[in-house]
Amino acid sequence: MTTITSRTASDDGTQPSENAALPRNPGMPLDMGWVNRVHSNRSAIERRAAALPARRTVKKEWQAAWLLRAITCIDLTTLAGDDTPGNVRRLCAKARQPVRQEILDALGFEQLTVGAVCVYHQFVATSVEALQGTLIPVAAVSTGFPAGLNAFEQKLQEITASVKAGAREIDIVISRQHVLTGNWQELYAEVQAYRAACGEAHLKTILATHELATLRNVGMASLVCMMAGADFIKTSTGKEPVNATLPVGLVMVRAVRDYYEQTGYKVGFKPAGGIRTAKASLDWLALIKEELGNEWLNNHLFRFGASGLLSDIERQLAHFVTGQYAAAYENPLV
Ligand SMILES: O=C[C@H](O)COP(=O)(O)O
Repeated sequence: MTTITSRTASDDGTQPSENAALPRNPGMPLDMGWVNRVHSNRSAIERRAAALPARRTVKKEWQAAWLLRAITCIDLTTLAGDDTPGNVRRLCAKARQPVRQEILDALGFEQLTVGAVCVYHQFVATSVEALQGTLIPVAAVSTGFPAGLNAFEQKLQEITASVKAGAREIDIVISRQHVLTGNWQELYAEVQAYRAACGEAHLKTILATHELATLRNVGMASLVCMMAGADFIKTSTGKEPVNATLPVGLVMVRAVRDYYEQTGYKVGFKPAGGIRTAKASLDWLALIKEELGNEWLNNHLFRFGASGLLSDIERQLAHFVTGQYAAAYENPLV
C-alpha cells in the first residue's frame, strides 16, 4: 500500500523530487528593463498550446497515477453566493477523502488529500475547524475578489483578517487597471504590500488574464507579480467569461521559467476556472511537465483552482477500476 498525502504523490510510478525545503521567493527590485523585454507571439503560442494535448498523451497504464497526482494538486474551491457553513463542511470532508476508499484500495493507495480548500473569508474559520488534524491548508480569496475594486486599506485588512482566522494561503486579485494603463510600479507596490500583509501565509496573485487585453500584458504582469514576491501566479478568478486556457498558461509558465533562470527561485502556477474534466487536467499536467519539468509537478508548485474537476476525476478512476462509468450522482462533490 502507498500513502499519498497532500504533500507527497507520484505521477508515473516514480517518486517525485520533493520540494519540502523549497526557499520562498523573496521578490526583487522592480526591473523595468526586463519587464519591457517581454514579448509574445500569439500565433506561435496558440500553435504550441494546440499541439500539446496531441503531442503528449499519457499512456493508459499511467493515467490513474497521473489523475491521483492531479487530485493532490487541486485547490478544492467553493466561491458561490449561496455558500453556507454546511456545504463548506461537506467540501472539507471531500478534501480529506477525495476518492472513495474502495477505489483507492483497488489502485493500491491508502490515502490521499487535495492540495487546499479555497473559500471566501467568511468561511475560513469553518474550513480550518473542519480540516483539523490534516495538513490541508485553507486558502482565502481576498482583496475584493473577484473585481478587486475595494479601497486599498480594506484589501489589506481583508488579508490580515483571513490570516488571523487561520488561512495559510491568500489568493489576491490584482488591480487590472494598473496593467491596462501600464502602471507597473503601482502593480508592483500593491503586490508587495499584499505579500507583507500575508506574513507567513503564501501569496497567490490572480491576474484575471481575460481582462488584461493582450498576452504580452499577461507575461509582463506575471513577471511584476513575481518580482514583488508572489509565491504563485494564478490565471483567473473563475468569474471571467473566459478563464484558464492553455495559451495563457503557456505564457505564464514561461514567465515562471524565466524568473527561475534569472533568480534561482521557483514560483508556483495555478490555472483556475473552467477546468472540469480529467482530460483537461492531464493536458495541464503535460504543459507543466514539458515547460517546467517534473520538479513543478507537485502541490508545492502547481495547483488547479477548480470546483467541479474532482467529480470527473473520481468518475474516471472508478472506470479505471471497474470498467464501468458511474452516474455523476454517485460521485457527489458536496
Ligand atoms: O479559483 C477557482 C475558481 O474560482 C474555480 O472555478 P470553477 O468553478 O470554474 O472550477
